[in-house]
Amino acid sequence: MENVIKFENVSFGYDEKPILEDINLEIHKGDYVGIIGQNGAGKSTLLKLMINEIKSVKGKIKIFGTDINAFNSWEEIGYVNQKSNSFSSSFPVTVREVVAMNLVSKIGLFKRIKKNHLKEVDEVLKLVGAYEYKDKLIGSLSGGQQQKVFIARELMKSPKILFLDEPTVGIDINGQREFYKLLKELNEKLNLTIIIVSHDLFIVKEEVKNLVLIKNHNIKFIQNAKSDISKNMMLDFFSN
Ligand SMILES: Nc1ncnc2c1ncn2[C@@H]1O[C@H](COP(=O)(O)OP(=O)(O)OP(=O)(O)O)[C@@H](O)[C@H]1O
Repeated sequence: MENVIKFENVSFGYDEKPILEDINLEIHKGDYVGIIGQNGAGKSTLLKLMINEIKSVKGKIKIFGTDINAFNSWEEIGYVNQKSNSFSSSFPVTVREVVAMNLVSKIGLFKRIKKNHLKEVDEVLKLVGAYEYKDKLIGSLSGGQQQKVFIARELMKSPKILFLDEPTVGIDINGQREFYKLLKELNEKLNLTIIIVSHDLFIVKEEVKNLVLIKNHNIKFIQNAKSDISKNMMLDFFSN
């Protein structure tokens, strides 16, 4: 199985404060991983290490077998965070235009957008179930609809991994359900590797395939989220 991300004895702290200590972790192609932990446990920190936004103080991180500091195909990595859906309702950009922004990474900054490129935008909008509002202003959509559009924008890159950091914050329960349904389809149909940070263990464990639990600067990898997480593990997880 192709190794997508590998952590070897990785430690990280902000200033003197340790956050993650001696982490070992392997994520493979087609995995759908939920990163779970209480507030301040280090979920976003773990994700930021994976996208090289911060650098480990000890250990080694590899992405597709390459040292993360030498990796140079970041245009093939998708990333959606909770702040993606904060456009004001008058922001003068349509859904189609938001998704077309990532055509630039495909065709270059100074090349003309052709008809077949726009067809690709529409295909991706159909895939995420956002085609019906393609001509609406992005800020006029609900949070859940906007997040689908941001996923569509990332899919224009044909990403090899999709990272999401708390993407459903502020989205109502129906919007969340639809959003997770989309992620599941992308994982199953495209075999897309998905890594999602959430503080909501109860929702996420029903949706993902694998879990990374963070507690006391350490992680526990659970291969099969639905069957391998016991009641005791949950109680332990929520105790201090
Ligand atoms: N840039 C920073 N400088 C210093 N400390 C930081 C920085 N970013 C995060 N921290 C601290 O590191 C710890 C882990 O933060 P992180 O954001 O990774 O946690 P989290 O599990 O994602 O939390 P939450 O669920 O609250 O978003 C927290 O105590 C946080 O205050």
